[in-house]
Amino acid sequence: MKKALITGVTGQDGAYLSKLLLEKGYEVIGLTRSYAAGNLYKLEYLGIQDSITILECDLLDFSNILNVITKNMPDEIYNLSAQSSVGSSFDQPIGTFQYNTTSVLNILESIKLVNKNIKFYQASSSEMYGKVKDLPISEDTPFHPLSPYAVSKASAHWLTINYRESYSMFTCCGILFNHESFLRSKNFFIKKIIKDSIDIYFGKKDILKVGNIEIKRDFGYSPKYIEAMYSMMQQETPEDFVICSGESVSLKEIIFYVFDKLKIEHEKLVIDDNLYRPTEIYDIYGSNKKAKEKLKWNYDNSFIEVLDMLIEEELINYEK
Ligand SMILES: C[C@H]1O[C@H](OP(=O)(O)OP(=O)(O)OC[C@H]2O[C@@H](n3cnc4c(=O)[nH]c(N)nc43)[C@H](O)[C@@H]2O)[C@@H](O)[C@@H](O)C1=O
Repeated sequence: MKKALITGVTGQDGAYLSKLLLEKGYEVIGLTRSYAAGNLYKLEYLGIQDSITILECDLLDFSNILNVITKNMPDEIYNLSAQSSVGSSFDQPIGTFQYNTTSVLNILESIKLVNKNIKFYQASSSEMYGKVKDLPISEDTPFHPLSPYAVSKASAHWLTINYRESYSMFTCCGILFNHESFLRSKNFFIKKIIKDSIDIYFGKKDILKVGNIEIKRDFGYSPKYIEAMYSMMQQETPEDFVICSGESVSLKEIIFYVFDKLKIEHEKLVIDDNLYRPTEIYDIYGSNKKAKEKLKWNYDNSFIEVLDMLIEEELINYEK
């Protein structure tokens, strides 16, 4: 039985990846910074909280992660833990940078010391590309990060590659574009607009307040993106892959699509300058050609189809 260790197991991707690996017959060990009640609701939602072992681990504490790896000796480590909010990173640049880089270095260094055969997956981000000149983005596009979050992810990305090149370790980076699901936290755009719109629909809220929506993004569906993470770790040789839908959709159009579906007047949308970020990526989309060819990864969902699914799941689970 293969053993996988997943950091950030209580997040959206951690929960879906745990489910996928359990279905593939893995023993799954999930790491969380704090084993507080309420933290596990995403795993509970998928009905897998009792099928995985959850351990507390502070990834900033080298001795902590070194011990966890030594004791559990996993075959694969998926590093999904991060301060993942781009918006918050402008208010917490130091904490974001320290966490998102030191945690990765601590895991890589532990693998190097304990057992170099342990495979490592790093959750890289399309945010690393930032101010792009040419679209679509591919694995060869240069980085120009536009937020402390993006800079931290670019550093972690290069650390991961450096351990591969310096020590012949199996390390790979999945460069994921925005990916959504019912389990996305409410501080992210898609979950927020669906949840708030349904609140408006049921008379619990009056308006939807958002920041800059003169923006286009390449959005996809998290449970499908997770499959690509797994496939990357099963390759003969480790490589990095862009995972995306291949097209960008306007944020404004997404909001009005949700509003129209729920019969909400467009006047209920309010733009709040306080929610603007100091810098923005105005349009970004990638090419998933390499992932489709080498990983045999299939992704053909339009984001409107994904939105329909998410609205339905939110309505089914809505507590009135
Ligand atoms: C790939 C990348 O994907 C995610 O980062 P993100 O793109 O920042 O995600 P988001 O859902 O917060 O923003 C999407 C867009 O929507 C704009 N926007 C407008 N108005 C609001 C608003 O009211 N709230 C939010 N959250 N965003 C808003 C916002 O300015 C941005 O342009 C993370 O998973 C990250 O970890 C990651 O790696």
